[in-house]
Amino acid sequence: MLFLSFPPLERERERARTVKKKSRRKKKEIGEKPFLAKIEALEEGYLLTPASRLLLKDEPLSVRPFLLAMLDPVLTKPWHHVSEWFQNDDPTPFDTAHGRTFWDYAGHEPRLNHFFNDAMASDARLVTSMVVKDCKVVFDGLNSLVDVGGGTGTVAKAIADAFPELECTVLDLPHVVSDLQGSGNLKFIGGDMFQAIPSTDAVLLKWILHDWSDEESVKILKRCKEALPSKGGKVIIIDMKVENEKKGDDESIETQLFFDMLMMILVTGRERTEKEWAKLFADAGFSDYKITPILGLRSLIEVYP
Ligand SMILES: C[S@@+](CC[C@H](N)C(=O)[O-])C[C@H]1O[C@@H](n2cnc3c(N)ncnc32)[C@H](O)[C@@H]1O
Repeated sequence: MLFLSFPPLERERERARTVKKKSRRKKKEIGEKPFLAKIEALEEGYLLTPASRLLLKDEPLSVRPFLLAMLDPVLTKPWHHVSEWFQNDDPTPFDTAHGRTFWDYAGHEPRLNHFFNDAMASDARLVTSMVVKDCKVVFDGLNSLVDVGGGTGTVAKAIADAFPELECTVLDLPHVVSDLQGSGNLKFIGGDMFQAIPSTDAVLLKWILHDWSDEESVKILKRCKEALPSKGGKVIIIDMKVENEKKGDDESIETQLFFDMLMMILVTGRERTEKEWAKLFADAGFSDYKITPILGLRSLIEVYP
């Protein structure tokens, strides 16, 4: 039996050797061609889409740290506590899972503090590249800007570099900024935005108000208003504006819903429609606002005293 099965087996091996040889030859040929010709030479293949390139480690605008943060057990655990949270009085499922607020946890656990700040910085790089390039006019006529909750300063640094005449300050919690040194027209101060914001021509709030309830957001906006001159000042908000009607594709709607739930799970915040944003501004005593879409679902909102 063994002897009888040998010839077909040998034929199979020979066939495999030939295929291998051919594929080695083809690979060599393709290897010598320029990139586009390589793609054409391949009958089938896989390429990274522009969106998936953002997950590469070495991509300058990589948002890999953001994805990794979202998948960290500290941030995924609260999703498993939602039913328990529905039946208790904790402010968020994060509190139910970890026994304290997100911000308190970040203040006491350096690992969360670091990976969260890195995640925010990666998003900030992506968004700021658009803001500094396409929204220069937003910073016209300003002498000073305070980036409230500005994290480790990625946004403020890019703005300070792009507008050397503008005095930029990052205000964030002491555990975020205590080790950071400013330079030139950029400085860092530790503080609490619910208490006081230094006087300035403009306050920047990037991904801040969606972290907080309406009541808390109005308090923050009132502190911003106190910091601004009555004429010429403004708050610049970079955040999501949720669409009421189905204008976007299914993925955009899913993303909006995901962020809205994420804010409910981790912090006391939410995503808002234009009507909900307008109500916050009016409740905090502001007179007008202007919304400019900047990147994907993110908008830049200028709010005037
Ligand atoms: C979602 S992150 C946004 C960071 C940054 N603006 C960005 O978009 O990359 C929220 C920031 O608010 C800061 N924060 C939270 N509570 C604060 C408070 N009471 N006063 C000042 N900053 C606060 C956090 O430390 C964190 O850096």
